[in-house]
Parts: sequence; C-alpha cells; structure tokens
Amino acid sequence: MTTRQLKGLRVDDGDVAFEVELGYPARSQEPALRKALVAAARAVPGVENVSVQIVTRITAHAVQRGVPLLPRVKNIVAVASGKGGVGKSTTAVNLALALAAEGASVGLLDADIYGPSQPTMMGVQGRPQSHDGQTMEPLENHGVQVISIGFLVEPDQAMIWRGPMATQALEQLLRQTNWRDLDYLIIDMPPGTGDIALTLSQRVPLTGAVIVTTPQDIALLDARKGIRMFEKVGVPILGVVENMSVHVCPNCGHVEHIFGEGGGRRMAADFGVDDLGALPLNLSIRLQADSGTPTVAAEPDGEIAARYKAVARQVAVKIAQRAKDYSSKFPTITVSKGT
Ligand SMILES: Nc1ncnc2c1ncn2[C@@H]1O[C@H](COP(=O)(O)OP(=O)(O)OP(=O)(O)O)[C@@H](O)[C@H]1O
Repeated sequence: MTTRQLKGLRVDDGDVAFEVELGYPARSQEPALRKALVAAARAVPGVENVSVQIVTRITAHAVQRGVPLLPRVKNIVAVASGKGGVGKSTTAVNLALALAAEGASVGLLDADIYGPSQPTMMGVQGRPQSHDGQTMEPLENHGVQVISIGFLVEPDQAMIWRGPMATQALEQLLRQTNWRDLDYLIIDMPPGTGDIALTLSQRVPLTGAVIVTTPQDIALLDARKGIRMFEKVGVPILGVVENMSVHVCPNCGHVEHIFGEGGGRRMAADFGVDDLGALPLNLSIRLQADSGTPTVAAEPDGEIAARYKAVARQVAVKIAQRAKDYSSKFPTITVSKGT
C-alpha cells in the first residue's frame, strides 16, 4: 500500500478522503465547495477517487467586557436601525431563517417593545410555557426558537413602560428563556438610539450588530447614530443592510430608486464597515412577513431568499473571523494599587 501525505490529503492507492471544517453554516454552498475540492484533489497526480466531508463547527466569540454570557447561546447578534419602519424586524426574521436554512441552530428575541411584530412575522401566538415558574420555554416555528415581549403583555401596555422597566423586562426575557443550544440568537432591537436601546446594547453579551437602513437621507442619518452607539459600548458592527433599495415594477420591469440610491453602501464605506447587501422594496416581502411565513421560508429557492442567505453567510463569516471567547479559560486579573 502506498500512503502519501499531501498537504493534509492522505492518499491510499489513489483514494483520497479529507474533512473540511467550516466555522459558519453554509449548507447552500456545500455542493459547489465539494465540487471545487474534488476537482482540486483530482488534479493531483495519482489521485482517483475523492471523498470530501464538510463539517460545520460554530464556536462562541468574544463579547463586551464584564457582561455575563448566556450559557447555551454561542453568539448574539443585534439587528438595529436608527429610524423606525425601515424594515429592521423583517430583516431580523429573514436573517434568522436564513441562518437556520444554512444549517445553524437559531433563536430570535423580539425586543422591540414599541411594536413587537415577531409573533405575526413568525406566525406564532400564545404564551410560553414555564415548567418551574421561573424560566420559560421559547415557542418555535420555521425551525427557529422565538420569544417576544408580545407573547407576555399587550403591546399598548409595554409601550408605556419607562426605560428601566423596559430594559429589565427585556433582560429577563433574554436570560430567563430556556434557549436550546443556539449557534446564533438574533435580537430584533427596539428602534432608535434612546435609553432602552443603549442600555440593552450595554447589558446584552453581543458578538456584533447589524444595522438596517433605507437609502433615504433621514434613515441614513439615524443609522449613523446607531453605528456610533454600538461603537461607544464596544460592540463590533458586522455590517450594514440596505433595505428597500430599489423597486422593480412587476408589470413593466421599470426600476425605481424610491428612497434614493446606494446610500447604505456609501455609509458602510464612510464608517469602514461591511456592506452586507441590499434588499429590494418588494410586495411579496411584506405580504409573506404579514402572513407569518417570511420570504426565506415562503420561497426558499427564490432570488430574494438567496439575498437574505448571502447576508446571513457574510454575518456568520464575520463572526467566525472574530476572536474566540476565552473568558471561561482565563481568570480575570485585577490590578490594584498597593496601600
Ligand atoms: N424590503 C421590503 N419590501 C417591502 N416591504 C417591506 C420591506 N421591508 C419591510 N417591509 C414592510 O415595511 C413595514 C415595516 O417593516 P418592519 O416592521 O420590518 O420595520 P421596522 O424597522 O422593524 O419597524 P419598527 O421600527 O416600527 O419596528 C412592514 O409592513 C414590512 O412588511
């Protein structure tokens, strides 16, 4: 038997088998990746049969200093916008579904107390169960675990909460939910950069934030405030999603930039953060979200789902590139002045 080592490839009598480990979910890319690897291995002289195994291993990554981690959640991503109504919740739910479709274990926390829309968008209603009277079980649909302030209180009741009360309720929602081993927890943040959003961004152990904006000047202005808020509290910006970037007339195909053109991309460049992509203003995005089956679930092989999946993969890759969480391995060292 002839055995050779070829940069990690073990060749036995012309057969080669190797394993590739990815730090992010990429189910939709696996056939293409496998094909490319098989072709590359076959190009090596003496190689005949190639088998490739792709393994996904998602790890926990660093968060702000001094914020306690959630034991069964590896990475928490805030989806935020400066301005209301730009499509933050729609982007958050489709991003969660896209990460799940790519093979990750995903949860969604609806922290938008002014308009909890995830019960509608995720198509789930009802009160979460509690087995011990202290913690609660997330509801689940489309393969994603979900908790919303909307499951627990009437929306008009939550709206009148003052800042500290709202942040306390949201923190409880986050920490007292029995998340079942999540690779990613997506948080649909309260809109704006006021007290509640700021306090949450300080108290939630965030791996990073995704900023959603439309290309409209006023939305961009507020999105800039959002980026600065996260930067101030030490949360990395994973990138910017430009929503409602273009409208294509379904009848005549005419393309119209209703809210302006390319503003999200320019803002990303100004701040030196990633442009994660753009989503069109499209009636089916609204109708599908309103009916409880967001586009990624309703038309998983469609062009819009592909865009959301591309955003999701970029977010996951950015996270995978970040420093790992070593907080459990190293003690905290406090240096104090001698007396
Ligand atoms: N790309 C899109 N194309 C068409 N409609 C969209 C798109 N994105 C969002 N919408 C619709 O726009 C409305 C506002 O979206 P969404 O609730 O996601 O915004 P938001 O920023 O979370 O708002 P709020 O700040 O009020 O919570 C919804 O009716 C949603 O269905």
